[in-house]
Amino acid sequence: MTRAPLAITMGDPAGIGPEIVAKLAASDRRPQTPFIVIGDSAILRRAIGIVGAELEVREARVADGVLHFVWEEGILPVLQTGPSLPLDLPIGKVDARAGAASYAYVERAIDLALAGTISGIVTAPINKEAMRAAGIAYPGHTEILADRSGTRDFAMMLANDELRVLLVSIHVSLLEAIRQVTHESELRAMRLAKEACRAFGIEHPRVAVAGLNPHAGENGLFGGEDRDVIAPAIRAARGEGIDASGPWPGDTIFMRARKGEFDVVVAQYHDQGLIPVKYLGLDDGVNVTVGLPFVRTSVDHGTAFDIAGTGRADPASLAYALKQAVAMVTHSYARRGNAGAGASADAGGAGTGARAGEGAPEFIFMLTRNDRTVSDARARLAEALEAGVRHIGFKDVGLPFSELRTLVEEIRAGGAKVYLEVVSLDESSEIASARAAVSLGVDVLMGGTRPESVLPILHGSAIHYRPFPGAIMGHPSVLRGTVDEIVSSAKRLCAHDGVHGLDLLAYRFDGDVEALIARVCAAVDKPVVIAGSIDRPERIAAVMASQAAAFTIGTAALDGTFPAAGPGLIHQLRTISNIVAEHRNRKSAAAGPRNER
Ligand SMILES: NC(=O)c1ccc[n+]([C@@H]2O[C@H](COP(=O)([O-])OP(=O)(O)OC[C@H]3O[C@@H](n4cnc5c(N)ncnc54)[C@H](O)[C@@H]3O)[C@@H](O)[C@H]2O)c1
Ligand SMILES: N[C@H](C(=O)O)[C@H](O)COP(=O)(O)O
Repeated sequence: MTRAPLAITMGDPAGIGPEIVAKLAASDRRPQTPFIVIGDSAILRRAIGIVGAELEVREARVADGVLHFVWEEGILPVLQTGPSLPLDLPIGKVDARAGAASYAYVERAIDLALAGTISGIVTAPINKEAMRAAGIAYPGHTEILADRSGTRDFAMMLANDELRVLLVSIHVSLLEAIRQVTHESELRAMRLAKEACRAFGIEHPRVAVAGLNPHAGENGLFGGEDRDVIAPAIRAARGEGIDASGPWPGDTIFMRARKGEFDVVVAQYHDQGLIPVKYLGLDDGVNVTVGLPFVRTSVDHGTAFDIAGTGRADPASLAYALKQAVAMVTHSYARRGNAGAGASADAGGAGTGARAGEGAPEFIFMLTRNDRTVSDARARLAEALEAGVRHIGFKDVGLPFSELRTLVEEIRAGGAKVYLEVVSLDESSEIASARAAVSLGVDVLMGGTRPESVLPILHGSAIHYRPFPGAIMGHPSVLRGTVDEIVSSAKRLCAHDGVHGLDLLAYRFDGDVEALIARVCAAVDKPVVIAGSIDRPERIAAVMASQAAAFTIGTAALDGTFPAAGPGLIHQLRTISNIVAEHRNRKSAAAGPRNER
């Protein structure tokens, strides 16, 4: 299926919108995914001149519900909307003509999105005073989009690499925001927070709700809303299966979320939620409207009249908003159109909850070679997602932490579960890895051998923990000990409540591997992942025939070791998935009909 292009609305013609669009289109941050601009060609040419870009504006047009435009480097496709604006339109000033035009661009984008002519909308900033001067009463994009698409339940969410924050109320006075703290609005916000996280690929998000009053009211001491309204709504949300918690004091909730304790924060009003996000900088921030029938993302900054016309505006937030829109559109297509590949994993990842022996093993692709995360992990990740893999892991060695954070975001944006495997051998490195797992907010922490040191760090997080049984040596790691010793170690580990399963380095064991797998799986009633050196179809077949819950492959797929229909990682991963599917079908045929859950 060919996907419709995205559209960027140009924003207020007197603001920095046209300049950041021009800068982005001319830069190496221009995405591969096609987009058009809904705006004014003359103003965009003026902006191109201001920023000194090498770009030609080329007209786009809609005929019979289809967009016709040229997508080539050096060309900016623009859907002229409304009459051309005069080139002497003042820059950096409130102007009713600019306000009216910016509204018209958004209106047109909504119509095209509802018709399916574009796949989503990315908005450059509008100026609310200019819109008001034009007689338009909406306080912002969010309200226009919701109203004109007939959406009743919607919310504003701001997100960057470290935080996701969804607001209970948006563009209203503080007094009105307090009035809007009701059971219904709280519950709606939590539902939408869960929905938003799912659009980012987090199927079972941990939703934290901020209190309204200082210290979340301190049990009624500083106001009753937290105890009497917000807390009962959280209980109701939990009753609906939302993993909600709070109300947490607003002054520390964001710090905790940033460390990975929560996936999303529900903030009670605009500035409570937006200050922490914007304080981290405007570069990697995106504003998402949740609940709409189409994807909408936006820059997280305004029209910046103080620098408009100087060419100094930074297009980073626009690039990020566009990237997020691409990820969300891709994910929603995967969910709707490719049930197999996009089907969500259980909470906690492959094999979660399955006792050893139930179901058929899942495949986890590791972005690692010889126990190190590969330097081109992000490029390989894109291929893995394209191949339909939805369980993806890496090690905490090989890439700097900041890049691992980006990797985690991209794995999630692709709708996959995130696995971190610890291969460092000493205790302090293992502790550091556990902290990294919490900070990164991975779904599953695999490896390591010291639950007594790791469990206190994971306490309170939703991370599933699967340490290595047996003695682990060297790098790349090998598994040492006798089968009996490894089985005893497996039992000891699984006696801990916080250990959810095991990571068995079976093919790094110098003995009878199949006997080892069988004995360990039989000895514990928690899921066992078979990891390390699965490098040929026979080994996959052996794992598929076992009682294991999942298995990992990294090096062999990256090195093209499996016999595949063509070169490259995508063919490797498809081959592995096909082998898995074939064995799974055989297994379920042999088991006969069973109840679907
Ligand atoms: N998405 C939107 O449409 C959106 C978002 C926020 C604010 N607004 C509107 O924008 C107008 C101005 O708002 P404001 O002054 O509060 O905030 P603003 O974000 O426009 O400006 C705040 C500060 O950040 C700087 N800044 C903003 N974006 C920048 C960029 N890309 N590169 C470099 N510096 C940048 C500005 O120069 C200014 O110093 C208001 O009408 C507001 O309602 C619109
Ligand atoms: N509250 C938003 C912010 O500060 O970033 C801004 O006003 C944009 O809102 P809309 O996306 O609704 O225009």
